[in-house]
Amino acid sequence: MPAAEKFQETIQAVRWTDGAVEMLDQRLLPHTEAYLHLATAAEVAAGIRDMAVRGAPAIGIAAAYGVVLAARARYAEDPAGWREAVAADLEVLAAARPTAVNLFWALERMGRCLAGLEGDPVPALLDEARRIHEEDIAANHRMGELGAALIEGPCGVLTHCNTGSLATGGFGTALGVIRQGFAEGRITEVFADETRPWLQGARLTAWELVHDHIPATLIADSAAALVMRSGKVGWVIVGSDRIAANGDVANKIGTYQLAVAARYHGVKFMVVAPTSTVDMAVPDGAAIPIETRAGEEVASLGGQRVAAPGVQAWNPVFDVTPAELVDAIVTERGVVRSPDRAGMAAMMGV
Ligand SMILES: CSC[C@H]1O[C@H](OP(=O)(O)O)[C@H](O)[C@@H]1O
Repeated sequence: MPAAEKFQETIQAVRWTDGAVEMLDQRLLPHTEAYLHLATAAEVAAGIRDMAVRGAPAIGIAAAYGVVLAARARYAEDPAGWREAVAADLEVLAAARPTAVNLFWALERMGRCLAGLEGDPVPALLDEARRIHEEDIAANHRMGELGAALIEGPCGVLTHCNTGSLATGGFGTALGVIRQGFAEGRITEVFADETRPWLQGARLTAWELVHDHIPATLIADSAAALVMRSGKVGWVIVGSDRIAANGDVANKIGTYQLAVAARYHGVKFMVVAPTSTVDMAVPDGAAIPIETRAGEEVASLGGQRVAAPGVQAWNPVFDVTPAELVDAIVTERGVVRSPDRAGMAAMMGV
């Protein structure tokens, strides 16, 4: 397929355009492609909170551009005292969502950049935000190579949620491995979980796979174990929002049960995430903050309430998969097989 037709060459989750942040509103996909044009850090924070943009690396990249917007506004207001005001804007961005550590990683990196700046901070901060964006894309291609090499294949794979260009700077983490594995003939077909309640799989992953002409079958989340039992998949390949120091993995709700079923059925389990998703300050998965969103997201479908009136709904949107159920963690720095604390520390160089 000519490069220009590839998904990541035509669609970006978030980008800096003409002095503003353009954020593809993923709540409307795949049937409507509309970009939000955001001029303030508060608007970027709202876009993250309300999941116009989602996906751990994409959230971090959006926040980085949000810091540029904040610094530009605050420096214009007060060229002498802008730093204090920007610190408050960074707090607003940090409060947008709690689980994806990429958000906090990006804010800390942008904070280190602005600390040493004199005069107008915007050019240097914009360069740093663009580096974060470009480094993420490069990391995804490297992880694609490393992860695909683990798949002897040819085989089918199963994936959960969306980990493609829409969740990152471009190409994707787990979906990047799938793109690379398909290109190398190691992967023959993809089973994509719909990923209730927000339907990242049905709406976003399916859209990316169909666009790139990768054979994809959409399944209900509850059909995943049956697919594994059928022998049609050799690997489950997922992303992550935060990986603890011992290799425990926080990811979209439903990932944990996929790992249990995979182990039971002898299907290998791969987690693909850049090192900006690894949080060595968190000792294990129990310490990872898990976001719980409004129960109405579970009780509704397509914006219409389908659940019985009066019933309560519980909506944790992430869960933690213990490291012992993970066969490999793939980052841009390398692969940790059967991850544990020692393996994670060695890969992270700490
Ligand atoms: C490439 S990380 C994508 C990661 O983010 C998703 O969560 P959400 O859509 O709520 O931001 C999911 O956990 C994916 O694995």
